[in-house]
Amino acid sequence: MSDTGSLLGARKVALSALRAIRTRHSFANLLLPGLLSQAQLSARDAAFCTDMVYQTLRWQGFLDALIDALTAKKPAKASTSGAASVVDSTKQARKLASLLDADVRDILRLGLTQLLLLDVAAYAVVTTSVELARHTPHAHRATGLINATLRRASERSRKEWEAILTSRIPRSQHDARLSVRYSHPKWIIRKLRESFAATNPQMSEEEREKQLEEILRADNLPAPLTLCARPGLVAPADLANQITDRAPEAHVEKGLWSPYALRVSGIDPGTLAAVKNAKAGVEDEGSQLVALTLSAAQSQASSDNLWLDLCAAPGGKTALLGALAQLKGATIRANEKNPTRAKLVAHNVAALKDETIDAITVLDGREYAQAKQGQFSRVLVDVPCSGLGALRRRPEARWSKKSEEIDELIGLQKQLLNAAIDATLPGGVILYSTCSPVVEETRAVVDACVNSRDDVQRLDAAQVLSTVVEENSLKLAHGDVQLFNIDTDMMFMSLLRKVVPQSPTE
Ligand SMILES: C[S@@+](CC[C@H](N)C(=O)[O-])C[C@H]1O[C@@H](n2cnc3c(N)ncnc32)[C@H](O)[C@@H]1O
Repeated sequence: MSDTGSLLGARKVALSALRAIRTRHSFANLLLPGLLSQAQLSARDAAFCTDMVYQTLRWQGFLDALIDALTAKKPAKASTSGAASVVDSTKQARKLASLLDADVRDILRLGLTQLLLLDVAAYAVVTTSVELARHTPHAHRATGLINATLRRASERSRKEWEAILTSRIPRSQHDARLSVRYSHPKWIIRKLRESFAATNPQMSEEEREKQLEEILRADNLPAPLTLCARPGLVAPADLANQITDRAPEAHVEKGLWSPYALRVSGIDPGTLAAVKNAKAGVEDEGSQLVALTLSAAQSQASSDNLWLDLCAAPGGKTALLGALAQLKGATIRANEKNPTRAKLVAHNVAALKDETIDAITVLDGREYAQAKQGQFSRVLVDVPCSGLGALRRRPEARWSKKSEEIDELIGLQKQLLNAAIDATLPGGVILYSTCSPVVEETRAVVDACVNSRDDVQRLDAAQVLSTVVEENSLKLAHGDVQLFNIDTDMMFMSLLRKVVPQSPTE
C-alpha cells in the first residue's frame, strides 16, 4: 500500500494521537484534524493516518489480547532449584513489563492494525514500526521486541488470530470470548445484551445473541455520513444536486427512514454551501427521527406555538425541530448548560428566521425549567448520557468510559426529565431521548419519573414514529422506541404528555 519512507510521517502523527488520547483523554475526532494540518500531510497520508488511529482505537481490546499472547514467555521449566526459577520468571516479567511500556504498546497496536486490519505489507510495517521505536526511552530493547512480535503476527490473518485467541478462553466464558472477538469491554456487552432483551422480549435467546453479535460488529465499522436537508430551507433533491455538482464522483442516496436524510460518501460535507449556511447539517438518521417524532406528536395544550429544546448542543435536533416549528409558525427556544457548546447551537440554527428561534440560553436545564414552569407545548429533553449507542463515532469511548459513570448520570437524567415535564403546558408533549440503549438511562429513568408524579402519562412513541418514517421497516412495536438498527445510532425515545388537570366538578 505504501512505501516505508513516505508514510513514516503519517505513522508519527498516528502515534502522537494515540499518546494524547491515552494520557490527556483527548477525543480522536477533535484532536486529529489539528494534528493533521499541523503535520501538513498529503490528503492520502492524512486518510491513512486517520484510518490507523480509528482502527487502532476500535480494535484495542483485540490488539492487546494479541500483544499479550505474542509477548508472553512460556513458564520456566521445572528445575531442581525451584526458588531460582521463580526469581528468573519474576525478573523476566519485570523486564517484559518495562519493555512493554505504554509507548511501545502503542507502536505494537499501530503495527498490528496495519498488518491485520489495513493490509499493509509486512516489510513496510516492521521497518516503520522499528523506526518509530528508536525514539522511545528503551529503544535498544524495544526495537527487538517490536521486530519479533510484528514478524510473528504477520504470519496469520486477523481471523486466524481471533480463532486462536478465543480458543484459549473456555466456552463457559462467553462474554470474554465476545470481548476479544469484537473488541468491546465485557461490561458494555452485558449492558447491550440487557437492553436488547428488554426491547425484544419475544425473541429467543439464541436469536438475541445472534443479533447482539451484529450490533457489536457494527460498532467496529465507520458510521455512515448522513445529512439532514432541513425542511423549508433546502429540499433533499436540491441538496443532492449540490453534492454531485461539487463532487461528481460522490455517492448520494436517500435515507432509509427520515424523509429529510441523504446518505453520502466521497465528499467533505463542510464544503457544501447548504451546510455552511445551516440549511442542511450532518445528522444521523436516528437523531432526525427524534425531532420528527416530537413534532408529529399530538399536543393538546391550549396553544402550540412555543417549543423548547432543554439540552440542545451541538444543535442538530434543535435545527430540525426549529425548521419543523417554522413550517407550523411556532417558535423554539434552545437551552444548553455548556457555554462553548451553546455556540454550536447558534451556528446550527443560523438559517432559521429570528422569530423562529427567539433565544438560546446558557443555563442548567434544571434551573431553567424552574423559572419557566408550564410554558411550552413541546419539550425535547435529549439528556447527557453514556453514549453507548454511538460508539462508532467515538472510537476511544468504549475504553475510557466506566460503568460507574452511568450511576452518576442517572440522577441528572431524572432531574432533567422532571424539569422538562415542569416546563410543559398541560396537554403538551415531552420527548425524553438518549443516544444510549442502557436500560438504567432509558426506560428506568422514565419509569421512575412517571411513577413519582401524577401529572404525566406515557404515550405510544412507536406509533407516532411510524407516522413519520418513509417506510415502516424499522419493525416498531408499541410504546418507547429503542433503535437497534445497525444503520443508525441506537437512539432511545419515550414520549410523555403532561396531564390536563381536571376542573373541579362542583
Ligand atoms: C446528548 S447532548 C444533546 C445533543 C443535542 N440534542 C443534539 O442533538 O445536537 C446533551 C447536552 O446536554 C448538555 N447538558 C449537560 N448537563 C446539562 C444540564 N444540567 N442542563 C442543560 N444541559 C445540560 C451537555 O452539555 C450536552 O450538550
